[in-house]
Amino acid sequence: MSGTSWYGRTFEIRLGPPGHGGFCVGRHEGRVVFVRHGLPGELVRALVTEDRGGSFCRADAVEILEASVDRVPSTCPVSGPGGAGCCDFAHATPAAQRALKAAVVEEQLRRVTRIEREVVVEPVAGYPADASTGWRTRVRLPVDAEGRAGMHRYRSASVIPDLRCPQPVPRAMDGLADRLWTPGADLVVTVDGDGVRHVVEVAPAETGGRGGRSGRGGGRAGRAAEDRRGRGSADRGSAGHGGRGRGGADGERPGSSGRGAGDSGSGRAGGSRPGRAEGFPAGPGRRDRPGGERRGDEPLAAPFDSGSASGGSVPEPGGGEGVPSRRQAMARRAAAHADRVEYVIEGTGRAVEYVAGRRWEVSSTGFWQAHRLAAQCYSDVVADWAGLSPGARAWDLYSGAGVFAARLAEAVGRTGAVLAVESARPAVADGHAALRDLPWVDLRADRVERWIGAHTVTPDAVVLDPPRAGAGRDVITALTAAAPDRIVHIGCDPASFARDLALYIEAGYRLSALRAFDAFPSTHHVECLALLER
Ligand SMILES: C[S@@+](CC[C@H](N)C(=O)[O-])C[C@H]1O[C@@H](n2cnc3c(N)ncnc32)[C@H](O)[C@@H]1O
Repeated sequence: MSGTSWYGRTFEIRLGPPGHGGFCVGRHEGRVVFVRHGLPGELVRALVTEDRGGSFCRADAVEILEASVDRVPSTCPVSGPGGAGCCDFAHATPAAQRALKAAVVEEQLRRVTRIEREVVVEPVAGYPADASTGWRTRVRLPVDAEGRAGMHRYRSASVIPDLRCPQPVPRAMDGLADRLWTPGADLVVTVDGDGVRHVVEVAPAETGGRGGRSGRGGGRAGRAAEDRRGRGSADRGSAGHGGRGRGGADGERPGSSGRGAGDSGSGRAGGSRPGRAEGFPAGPGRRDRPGGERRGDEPLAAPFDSGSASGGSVPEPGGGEGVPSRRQAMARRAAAHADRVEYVIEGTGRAVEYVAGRRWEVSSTGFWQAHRLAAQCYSDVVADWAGLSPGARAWDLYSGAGVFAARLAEAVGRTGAVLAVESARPAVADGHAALRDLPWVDLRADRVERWIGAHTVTPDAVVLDPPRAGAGRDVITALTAAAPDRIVHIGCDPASFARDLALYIEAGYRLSALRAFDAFPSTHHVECLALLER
């Protein structure tokens, strides 16, 4: 490039195939342009929103000159050019959204593993093929300086105070826009398997730090921080989901949370917390908030994805000053994951969930699959692919509260054994309670990287569902050295999923089955499950 930034320029561009991250790839004057809000084949007028030099820049399709037959009126009034980052594909039919994701998975497999394979992205079992809204049971909403809950602008820390997101299940957002919240806090909203809504306000990072309001000792906070070290980037589905989002909420979100195992967490809010207008000074240091309080645990599985996980923020339209650097963006993400006090505003903060007839009660701010039908869908595939018989041995790595461990345990029976590992202590405690009738499950709080080195007895099957960043070389090297016959690997990021698959193949495993689910409709995120056999 000439050295002159294209930031703010507009030009016509014909869009090519989708790239990983919710955009289509085009070329203009010899440069690659990643264009959001368009579809393959469309001719659009693009506005450059980010240009850091080099061979590519980023743009929004601000005018559609020749529309694709797959285009529909966007189902999301909050995303779109200059808007929020979560509903990347809300302007495409659900079938076209799935085709875009399939193309991205195929391309990642081809490029990273050299596997040529047709991928079909399926609706999550039980979810209508022609729908793309009303599926999300967990959202994490940032609160702006005025106390309004909203969504992160794409690749920005700024908050759009508009809650008309089409992703959440009905009633999830009701009334949240009618009141003010603590500036800088996050709201974690969960609608559980009984239809009960839980609203938890997570204190701003600077006021909710260790030792925060509770006066609880640094020891507890210290434990929470230690537990949290195993956490990957949240993973999934973050509405913000970033991808499983980043919460994508991407900013996707173990820790004892300062609560003892089995602690029901919280105490009720005792009704709604008054808004600021009713005399609650907002801001740092407020410690007299009514309602239950608890320490934070695992970040939400699927926060709204602002795209910030993909590296830094971008200038606001028309601006360019004050753009957070990569380091600032990292610091912001670290703060978001720091030990923060939680206030239960509505519900109990304890979400009841059901999978395959089993009941879990988990922290409403901890990890659970974001799509209302995903846990059941994946656990059915896991149970099928693991191919276990009575007396067999299995591992469930990154187990959360043991959704897959329960299915494996039912297959191996009491003469078998299931070892499960999860770094978030509250999830482990919740798993112990839900699986107490399955004493042949050994669910441990540990980091997989540490645990796996000490377990060398060959299991028959292993399921692993790591955070967005994937399992990585160290874990997969240790896992393949243990030489299980079957490995079921689950990944919510096609790039890290493909990198992990390449490591299995390098270790002598073959990909014998692959399924991909549109577990995050309207977004670019997709969940992939692979069966690897020796
Ligand atoms: C994608 S979730 C899967 C949870 C579970 N399979 C489920 O479906 O509910 C990933 C889980 O890995 C945990 N985790 C993240 N990093 C870890 C690590 N290094 N060791 C163990 N667990 C980890 C997170 O706390 C989270 O519960």
